[in-house]
Amino acid sequence: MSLIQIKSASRWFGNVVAVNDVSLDIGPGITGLLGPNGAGKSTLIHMMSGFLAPSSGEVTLNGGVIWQNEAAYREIGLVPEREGMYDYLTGSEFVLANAELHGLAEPGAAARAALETVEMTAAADRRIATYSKGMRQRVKMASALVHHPSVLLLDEPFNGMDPRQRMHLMDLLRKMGAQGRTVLFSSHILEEVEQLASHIEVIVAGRHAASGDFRKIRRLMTDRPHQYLIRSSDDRALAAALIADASTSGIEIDRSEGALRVQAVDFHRFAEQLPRLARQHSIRLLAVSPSDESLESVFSYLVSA
Ligand SMILES: Nc1ncnc2c1ncn2[C@@H]1O[C@H](COP(=O)(O)OP(=O)(O)OP(=O)(O)O)[C@@H](O)[C@H]1O
Repeated sequence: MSLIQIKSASRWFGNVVAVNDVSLDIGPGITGLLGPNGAGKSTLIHMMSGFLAPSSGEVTLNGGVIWQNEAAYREIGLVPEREGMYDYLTGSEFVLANAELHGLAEPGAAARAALETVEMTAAADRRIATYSKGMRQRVKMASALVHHPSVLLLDEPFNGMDPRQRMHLMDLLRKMGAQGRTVLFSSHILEEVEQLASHIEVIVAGRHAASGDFRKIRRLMTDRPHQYLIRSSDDRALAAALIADASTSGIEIDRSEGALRVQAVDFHRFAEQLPRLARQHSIRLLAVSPSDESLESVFSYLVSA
């Protein structure tokens, strides 16, 4: 059973702060690291895998600092996001190289077993240049697993995968989680994380924004204020009716859009009240659209919460 602890870790590149004073514990089972693009997920994963040193704070595995610690590297497998693979090698040569790098006693047998685990035996002797995106991902996975690490870190592993490949990888990760390994994967898609992770850590703009199970994170996201753009047959009358209702916390008349911008605090009540109030005042609703549904706006709400 392995525990990764991130203790007040920061990492900056010149004057860009990629990770800002993050403290987190990652234990056995599957953890999803959720955050928008550029949030600092890769930087955090690179610090956990011993690929990057923190600029301040520390990252430990079972109490020992990971950076420049060979014993820790033997326990950790990293599936990086980038495709910096050697296209001229075959899949099996690529995995074998990693087995040799780890100084395994029987690197050939270990490479074959890892390729078998990811169902790449049949294509193992083809050059990586001929592989599909999903096959490349599986070979990276075999390479990360070849030394039987107790910790597996995957950076955006589902990017570019088709649904079948995605299911296959999810099954594989579930098996590893069930074996008691510490598995962490990053994603910017909530639905992906929700299908797989029992525990979610959210990171936004380099900071740790939320932590908990899927239901808690979902609740944080849906309970936040929602903004809507509403067009109706009588915007002024609708604004007057809505502002008197507890579901609404703010209204602006947007003249350039010819619409109302409404801030709803109670999503369910608002969804019931809006059509009721419109009917009551004989107002026709012409368009109702959420104006801040991007994942980025949800994330930034979480950070400011
Ligand atoms: N080597 C580097 N040099 C300079 N800036 C960097 C470097 N690595 C990361 N950054 C910056 O740090 C911030 C966090 O990047 P990071 O790649 O960790 O985010 P991410 O959440 O993994 O995003 P993505 O999913 O887009 O890769 C970004 O602003 C990025 O531009």
